Amino acid sequence: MSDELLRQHRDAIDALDVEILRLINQRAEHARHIGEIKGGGLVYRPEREAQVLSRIKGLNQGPLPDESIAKLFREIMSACLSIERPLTIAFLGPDGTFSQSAAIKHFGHAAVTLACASIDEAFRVVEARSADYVVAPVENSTEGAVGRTLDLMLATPLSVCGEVVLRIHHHLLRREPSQTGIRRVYSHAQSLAQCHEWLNKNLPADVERVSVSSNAEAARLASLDSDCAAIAGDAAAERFGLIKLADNIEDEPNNTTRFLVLGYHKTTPSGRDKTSIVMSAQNKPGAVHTLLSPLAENGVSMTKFESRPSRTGLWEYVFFVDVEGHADEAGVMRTLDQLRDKAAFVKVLGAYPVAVI
Ligand SMILES: O=C(O)C(=O)C[C@]1(C(=O)O)C=C[C@@H](O)C=C1
Repeated sequence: MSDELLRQHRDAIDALDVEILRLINQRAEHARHIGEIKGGGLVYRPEREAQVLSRIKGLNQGPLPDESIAKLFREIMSACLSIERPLTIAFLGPDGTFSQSAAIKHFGHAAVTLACASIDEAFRVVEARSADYVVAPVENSTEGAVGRTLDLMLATPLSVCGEVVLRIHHHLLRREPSQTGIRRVYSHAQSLAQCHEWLNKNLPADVERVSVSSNAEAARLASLDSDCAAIAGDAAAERFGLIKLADNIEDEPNNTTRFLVLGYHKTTPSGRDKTSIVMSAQNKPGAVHTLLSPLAENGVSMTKFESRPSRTGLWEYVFFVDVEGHADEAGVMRTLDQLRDKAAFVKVLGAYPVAVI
């Protein structure tokens, strides 16, 4: 390419950047006015954000892929929201965990993330109104349900107002640029399990596998000792300045974790929603069938069914069910009314937009 052609394209980009800058600030002005109308209360509107992102993806004609465009608009909305009022999002810390990556994926980089020592503490700070929302892992495609989050959802006054689906990539990380001489590998127990086959094939059998409270903690420990390595993600590698010796070492190629967003907030329908419910059956034959029959009768599709010991009686269970549709829509509303008649206990955990990015 000639210098002249290069210069022409760069001039065109400079001119477009001026226009983009003007338009983004014009958009932010509207958000500021919307913030004034809302009066500083509930500024975050998940249903509106889902609609904005879906619409933009639908309008996109490339060459940038829909995912890249959605990420850019995610950040624009995040910045616009922060001039209405910056949000604080609690997550299972320390900095660099997948929970923090999920919080940033959902709320963008303008949100303030607050690292908590446990999932319990992350719920507690939001319940005490010291943070606006909590982002908590609820299920992993390889390892199944995150029991602690399910247990906390049973009792919390918070409602689910969003979901985040995060592709989980694990890497072997170390201070030194080589795999030789590793004595110990740190990671969260779930991540060690998700990389079990890779570890068997690629590291000597006498390398000790040590489970710690989070992947970011594993990366921190590996950053202190050159004989040790960690299994963790990109954010932790960056946070603790570690070298990636092997990337994407998870055994399951589609390893994905689903997170829920909870706050003192009920959302209105976005047009493409889910409702999460927890219920318990009366302890008699056919009880689960009785619980599920209202779904079939009303043509409501179930996207998840998870049972968990109720902790109140031996061999009694609660059932976590996700259905398509919003709790304020007729079909789901009728289903919930029928369930309230049939189940020993029903709690609507929240209705929220299906993840868009
Ligand atoms: O529409 C609103 O209620 C806004 O505050 C604007 C906006 C946006 O930037 O589009 C920002 C934050 C909300 O969560 C949703 C949308």
